[in-house]
Amino acid sequence: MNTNWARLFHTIEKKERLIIGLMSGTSLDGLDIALCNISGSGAATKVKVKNFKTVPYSNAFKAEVKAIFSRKDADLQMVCLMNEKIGLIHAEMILKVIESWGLKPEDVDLIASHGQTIFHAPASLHKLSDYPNGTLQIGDGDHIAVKTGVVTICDFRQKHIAAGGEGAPLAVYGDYLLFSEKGEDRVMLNIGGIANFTYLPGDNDAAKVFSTDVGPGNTLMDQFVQHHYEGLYFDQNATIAKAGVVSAALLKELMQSDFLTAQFPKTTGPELFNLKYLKAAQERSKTSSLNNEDIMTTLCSFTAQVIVDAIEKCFGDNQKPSIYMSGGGMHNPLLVKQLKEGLPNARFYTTEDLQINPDAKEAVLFAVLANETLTGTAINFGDRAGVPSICMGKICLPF
Ligand SMILES: Nc1ncnc2c1ncn2[C@@H]1O[C@H](COP(=O)(O)OP(=O)(O)OP(=O)(O)O)[C@@H](O)[C@H]1O
Ligand SMILES: CC(=O)N[C@H]1[C@@H]2OC[C@@H](O2)[C@@H](O)[C@@H]1O[C@H](C)C(=O)O
Repeated sequence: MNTNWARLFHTIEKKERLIIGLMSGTSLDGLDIALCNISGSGAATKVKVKNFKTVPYSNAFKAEVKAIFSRKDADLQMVCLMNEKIGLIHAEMILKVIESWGLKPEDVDLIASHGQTIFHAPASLHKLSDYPNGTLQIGDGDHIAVKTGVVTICDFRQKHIAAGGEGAPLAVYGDYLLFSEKGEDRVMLNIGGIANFTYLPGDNDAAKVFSTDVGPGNTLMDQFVQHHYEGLYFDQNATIAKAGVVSAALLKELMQSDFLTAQFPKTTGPELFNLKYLKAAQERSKTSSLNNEDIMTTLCSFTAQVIVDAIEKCFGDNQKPSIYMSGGGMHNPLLVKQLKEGLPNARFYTTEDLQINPDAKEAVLFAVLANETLTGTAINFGDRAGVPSICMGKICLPF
């Protein structure tokens, strides 16, 4: 037998697997690396996060990724080369981090790599009638497997599209397994570049759960700061946004998007929510001369309003959902204040309250998905296009 397979069978039979989950999201801030001990599969999955680190991208590397990120005019040669380069750089980051944790690559059973999304094009966004939903994550898994010597599972999103989904959000596949709780209506709210949530009703009915993007998380605020404040990457602790006032006229126009009124589940990205989107809303609302602080305050309110509206759609007036936050946006005090004011019936927590570091949550998700690739059977979510019942991921072997 090919020794790769012998190793894989051994991994499958182990009681506990040491899996590295990787996520590098739309904020392009760095690579999240979560070292997870995972036992069981399906509803019996148990995860312990043993270690976590975000390895920041250098400014030069950020610029290289940005040059091909969510741009229709990206240079095809650079897309090709960055596919290899991102794989190699991620592998180097993993090797350094596991060494700093006192581990050798052979101690690790699997790497689960999300890759870098460089374009997300659900049909609702590209509107080309002869084309399916599309999404592209690069940072080739074979490069990671060969350089680290660890079996790598990658490219999770294509199966989702092949089976009728939009390729995102995949959070439901991990959230349902790890966080469903009978008797508690839960919302797992991740505020990354794009905000999304998983709805986990207290009756634990798999046929009702879903996850959906809701609109911008930090992406519009981040893009605005990066464009207008040299040297700043984001509005730390909302210092800029706290100094302004909301423009009701701009906020009203920002809320005018077909995406925001479309049914759940749905997905989006910076391909829609970008500075062009803001400029168009400013032109329509005649607020083009607004100062930067007021724009940032308004963008923060827009982000909060979109999340509040989406969560309200899932619950009646008498329900008191528990919202478990994760992602960088939960560190933005103004955004969180506005969410709490907008959803007075809800109880707010973070995934820390469920023993998962909120900054690590998405990387952990991919470790769980890789565990399912090897040991799971597809969860039955019923016959729903947006939540296909599948296991995902492609297996890359080190030799
Ligand atoms: N202290 C803070 N104050 C304000 N905003 C913060 C703070 N810390 C993090 N953020 C926001 O969180 C962002 C990073 O979020 P995160 O790492 O969850 O994004 P991501 O994983 O790239 O996103 P996605 O989930 O869309 O893939 C930063 O760019 C910033 O906007
Ligand atoms: C195409 C893509 O990379 N989408 C990401 C992005 O970041 C947040 C949101 O947009 C979500 O849809 C998704 O990631 C998470 C991990 C998901 O699939 O659940």
